[in-house]
Amino acid sequence: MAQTEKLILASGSPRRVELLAQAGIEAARLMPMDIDETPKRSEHPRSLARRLSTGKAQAALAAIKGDPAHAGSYILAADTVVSVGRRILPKTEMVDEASSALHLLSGRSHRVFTGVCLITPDRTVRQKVIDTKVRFKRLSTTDIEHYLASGQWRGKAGGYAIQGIAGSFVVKLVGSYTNVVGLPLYETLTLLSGEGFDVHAGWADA
Ligand SMILES: Cc1cn([C@H]2C[C@H](O)[C@@H](COP(=O)(O)OP(=O)(O)OP(=O)(O)O)O2)c(=O)[nH]c1=O
Repeated sequence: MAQTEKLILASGSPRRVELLAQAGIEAARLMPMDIDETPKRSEHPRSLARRLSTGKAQAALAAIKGDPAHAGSYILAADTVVSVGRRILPKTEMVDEASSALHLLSGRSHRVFTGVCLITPDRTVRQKVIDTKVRFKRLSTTDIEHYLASGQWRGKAGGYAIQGIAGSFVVKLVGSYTNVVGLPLYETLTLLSGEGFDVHAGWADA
């Protein structure tokens, strides 16, 4: 894929790589950043998404500091947070966490916030948080049991992945679908092109 500017994606999420590729953008380098993602006491989900996406981008910037190979690179990072009201749901690693999250999401609306942070070659930091409102059907015990057995909740904010089986739980979605999967494409490409990144350079080869 021909890409004029170099883009570092400060992420280990295969979803984010795939979403960028879907939009015709290939990251020159993937840099998963292991930062502390613990919410602060009574932190708003929007603030958490902002803080963590910026933290991942800043950590990647610190890691490439002084490396001439990355002097002209853009750095992109994101963080997705699911909340019911002000309650932040964890990125589920254990089955009981996923079970509680699904019981909470059943038959009601929740919000998905994705923070996107872009650091430009001149090291300007640009940040946005996008939110999507999602309403789930009422989940039966059988739905939840079988969904837990699928394992599709593992490592996902809020204990589900809309791009899989859980897409069938969605009664209504208001806002960006790709935001829920982990990277809001319209807003990310707008941010990149606004900072001089040629978003069209790889489209012929996408
Ligand atoms: C709600 C939802 C989340 N997710 C994923 C997106 C993110 O990968 C994950 C939320 O965790 P994040 O901490 O945002 O990202 P991550 O740790 O997976 O990756 P990174 O290296 O970029 O920090 O949940 C889905 O894939 N589908 C969904 O429907």
